[in-house]
Amino acid sequence: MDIGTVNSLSYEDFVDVFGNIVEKCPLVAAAVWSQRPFSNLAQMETAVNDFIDSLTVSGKEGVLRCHPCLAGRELHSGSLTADSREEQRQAGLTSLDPAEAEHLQRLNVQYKQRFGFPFVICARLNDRATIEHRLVERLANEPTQELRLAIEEVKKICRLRLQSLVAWANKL
Ligand SMILES: NC(=O)N[C@H]1NC(=O)NC1=O
Repeated sequence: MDIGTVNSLSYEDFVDVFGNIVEKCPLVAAAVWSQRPFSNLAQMETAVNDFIDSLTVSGKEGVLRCHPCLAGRELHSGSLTADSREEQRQAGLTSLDPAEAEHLQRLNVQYKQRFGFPFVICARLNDRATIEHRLVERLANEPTQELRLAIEEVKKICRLRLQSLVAWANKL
């Protein structure tokens, strides 16, 4: 899919295609649709990032809360989005042994209690060891710093999802 095709999508098709570039937040795609035409994909990504940056603190926390916990309840109940499932699979989180899964779950609970939103990290740029390491490290952050870091991870996830979507559509 080239940028001309992206620019020509109706609002409905645009949100159908790009509605999950930020996990369970189709509002992001809905908000940037009216900023077309984009000169290239990077400009679309900038529009998305600017929109996320423009959110209030509670808006950003809301975006984070739309993410499932890594290796959490949704993974086990099969209710993850296809994007999230594939990302967690690539990071090795779908094949944890019970002790690893329990350890990660304990850390996730601690993190959520401390910050009020789930731990978010770009799974495709990490593996199970770095995810656990970063989770322990980030637990020590101040809330303001942690919100900023977590939102940067949302942007990394978004960038890779956008790239995958466009690469996928190019093969059609
Ligand atoms: N909690 C969390 O980080 N979830 C996300 N990370 C990722 O790469 N995909 C997700 O769903």
